[in-house]
Amino acid sequence: MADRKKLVLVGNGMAGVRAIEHLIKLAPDAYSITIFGAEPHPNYNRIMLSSVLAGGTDIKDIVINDWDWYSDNHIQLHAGHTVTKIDTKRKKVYSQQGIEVDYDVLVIATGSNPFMLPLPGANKEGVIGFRDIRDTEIMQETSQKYKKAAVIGGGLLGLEAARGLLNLGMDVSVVHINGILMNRELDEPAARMLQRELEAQGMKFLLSKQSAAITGRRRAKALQFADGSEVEADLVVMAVGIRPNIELAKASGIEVNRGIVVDDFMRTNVPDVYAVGECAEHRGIAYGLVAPLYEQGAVLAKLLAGVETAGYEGSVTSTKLKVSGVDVFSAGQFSEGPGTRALRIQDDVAGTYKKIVIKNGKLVGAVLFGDTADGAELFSIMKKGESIEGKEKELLLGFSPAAGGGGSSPASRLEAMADDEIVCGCNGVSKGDIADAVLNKGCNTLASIKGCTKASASCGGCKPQVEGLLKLYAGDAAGVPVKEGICGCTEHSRDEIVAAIKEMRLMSVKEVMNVMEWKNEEGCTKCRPSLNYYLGMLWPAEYKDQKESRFTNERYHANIQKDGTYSVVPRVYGGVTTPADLIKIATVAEKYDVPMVKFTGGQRLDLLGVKKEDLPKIWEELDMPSGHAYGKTLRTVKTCVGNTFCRFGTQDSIGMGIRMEKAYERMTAPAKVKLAVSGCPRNCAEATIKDLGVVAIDGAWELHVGGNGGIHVRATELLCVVKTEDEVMEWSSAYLQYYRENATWNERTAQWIERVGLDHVKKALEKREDRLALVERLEKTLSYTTDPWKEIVENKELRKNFEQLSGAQPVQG
Ligand SMILES: Cc1cc2nc3c(=O)[nH]c(=O)nc-3n(C[C@H](O)[C@H](O)[C@H](O)COP(=O)(O)OP(=O)(O)OC[C@H]3O[C@@H](n4cnc5c(N)ncnc54)[C@H](O)[C@@H]3O)c2cc1C
Ligand SMILES: NC(=O)c1ccc[n+]([C@@H]2O[C@H](COP(=O)([O-])OP(=O)(O)OC[C@H]3O[C@@H](n4cnc5c(N)ncnc54)[C@H](O)[C@@H]3O)[C@@H](O)[C@H]2O)c1
Ligand code: SF4
Ligand code: FES
Repeated sequence: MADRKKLVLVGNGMAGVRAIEHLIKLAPDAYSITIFGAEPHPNYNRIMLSSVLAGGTDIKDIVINDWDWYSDNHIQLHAGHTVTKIDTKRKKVYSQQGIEVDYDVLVIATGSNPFMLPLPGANKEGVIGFRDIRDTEIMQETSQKYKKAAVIGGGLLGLEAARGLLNLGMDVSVVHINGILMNRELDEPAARMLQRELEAQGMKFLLSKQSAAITGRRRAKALQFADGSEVEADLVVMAVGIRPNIELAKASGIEVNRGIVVDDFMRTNVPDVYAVGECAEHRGIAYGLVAPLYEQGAVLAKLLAGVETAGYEGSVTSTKLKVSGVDVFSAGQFSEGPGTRALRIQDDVAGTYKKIVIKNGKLVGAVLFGDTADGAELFSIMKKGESIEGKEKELLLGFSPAAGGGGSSPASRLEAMADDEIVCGCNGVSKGDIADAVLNKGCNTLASIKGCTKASASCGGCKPQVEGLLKLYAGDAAGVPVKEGICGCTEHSRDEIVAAIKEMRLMSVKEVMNVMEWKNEEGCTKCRPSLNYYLGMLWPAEYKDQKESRFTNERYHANIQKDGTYSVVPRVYGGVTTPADLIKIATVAEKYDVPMVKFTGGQRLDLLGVKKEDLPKIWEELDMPSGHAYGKTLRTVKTCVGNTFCRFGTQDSIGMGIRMEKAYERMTAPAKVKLAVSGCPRNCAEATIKDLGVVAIDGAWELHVGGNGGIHVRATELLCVVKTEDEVMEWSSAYLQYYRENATWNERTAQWIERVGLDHVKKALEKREDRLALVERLEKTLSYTTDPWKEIVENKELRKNFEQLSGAQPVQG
């Protein structure tokens, strides 16, 4: 190590560490490396903070290089250390915590800071930017206590923040200074379509508004505007752009302008000092997206490794908004200017819009709304700068034959692409990397390529191209079928796994992984619980449930709350309770100081804030069955009053609902299952947004399936109309068992029916003998189930184990 040069990196973020990754590959023995990072985390994917906030991803899943990576590569990491001074003469850096390190080569990659509008009141509690893990946590925490949020800035970051806050249950107003959203990426028609779509999702907009002050005592209470109006806001998120973080460089005498000024090889004006990432300004531009920063990092790594390289010449950029349910893409020069021509196509019925901008016979910009499948292809054509003369209309109509277009075939385009061309800008993955994953590392599914290279793991914009390359290398030509594995640990699909478990009578998670040659021996949080479910579904009598493969809530038989306490929800069949049960609940709540007792949307009582150690005692004293308010099981059967009391009622909805709840109360399923029974078509139990909804009509019952009332609301579809309660049970059991046997783990009935189609389900259930066989299998399964609370309460060993389990590392869910 002694003859290695000393390299110090300031900034443990996306651009700097990416350059180091390259450097280590090119010249593993050339440098002894020290990294300073002001954040107390290993290097993580900042892009994915939007997904973390929206609830789709866990913080631990966005780590790019974990702690081990640093030690494995002999990198000295000072996480949580801010560098405060650089002495470029003595070649030393100094950290706030008093560490002093010599360098031969210094790389500055300090990123940007969010621009905080200097409004009166901007220093109040509840006013933040959206840049790092801490900001994300603050938003998550705030949403538990407060309900009103204002996001200033209707750009990419503001809209992604607003979507996340909506998912967290906040009432969100986006305040934008411009008259149209994403004015830096979209033209007016696309921006208006975007606004309509987001309004339908529940976002509110205050456009052309100039923020003037934040009011409130200690904490923000409202945001006031220059026109005198205001909006209530307990949380104000500023997303009005970023400023390169140049203070350290400036104070050290390094030349700065908007960013740290660098040449085509990322050299600053001071010898042996380089800058990459958002803090760097190259040919007058400081970029704010990862793709160009990764390109800069690649050039710097080659230079430092002594590998010949062309200089960095600047980048054309593209963006894709990461808000689920909305597809927006923008690239290059999206608005018309001198010497440009634009072609547009707008379909208000389908809700799609596409515009391409042409200059000197070349594609220079594009905006897509509603269908962004062509984005990656258009961007590739744009970057190559090839002539599109004579092909403009085809490009506008799209690449898919279904769209009526032709363009030049994407397959031949992919084939012609150079190996080092970047396909996934977010993760810096080239065509060559994907070829290597498919041809040499055995990846032949999108999931395994994602697992191996990270391509398509962030914004997803490159997915069509990654799929195209997968087909090119592993598809028809190679004779290997292209299929989707259930996760990055395996190439096997759900159906293959279920078939193998059946045929080979596999009986444990480990056995399945072993026989089916899992790439990752331990599996992951996706495959372990799904295998556990498939095994339990196929072998209800023989399979012993693997508690450690279940999510936290299912292991503790209670829902974990944000403060680490639990919630206890006893079963209340059909929402009908008794004075005796209410007394038991009240007594237990008082005895154990339960901070809150709340009615749930599923017509039962939730004891919130219960300490983990009190759980078995509370279950014992309640002496009521578990309501399974956690886990992938039957949750509730909501009922209306029905004909027992209601003058409109045509049937006994309460009786029907209780019968169903008693029958299915311990049924596990691929995902949670909610039922409802209404006594007449007025449908007070909201049966038509349930997984299975039963609605009484004159002399008969309608069975509705595949509904959902959550984030993606979906109305049910009518499965059948039957006359008797017994027939309701027969069809319901058959339908639920068919779903249990055929859906993918974690797939709600709504998604499942959308995927397979109602006709498929109807056909599977149309013959009585098939229905009865399904009913028999469900009944057999249910006959092996027991009440989990009772089991723990009555079994000393389990009770003890349960206590021990408390200390174990849970699978996050
Ligand atoms: C929520 C969100 C979503 C985004 N989504 C996208 C997207 O979809 N697509 C896209 O292309 N881009 C996206 N971006 C932008 C992208 O994350 C950035 O362009 C990228 O992270 C910049 O990388 P960087 O290394 O230059 O800076 P950073 O990743 O910010 O890293 C800089 C690091 O340096 C540290 N640091 C600063 N000063 C010091 C010091 N003096 N001493 C020690 N350490 C220091 C900082 O703490 C930071 O950890 C998003 C950004 C955010 C916040
Ligand atoms: N999906 C993605 O690619 C993605 C997602 C998030 C962030 N990012 C990047 O992160 C960086 C920060 O994002 P950003 O959205 O904050 O920056 P931005 O500069 O892209 O957008 C800021 C927006 O705020 C508006 N604005 C400016 N001053 C305002 C004011 N006083 N009141 C209301 N609105 C005002 C601007 O008109 C602009 O539309 C950017 O570089 C962005 O590209 C990218
Ligand atoms: S759904 Fe019909 S029967 Fe049930 S409460 Fe409403 S009106 Fe009465
Ligand atoms: S380009 Fe964003 S994930 Fe690939």
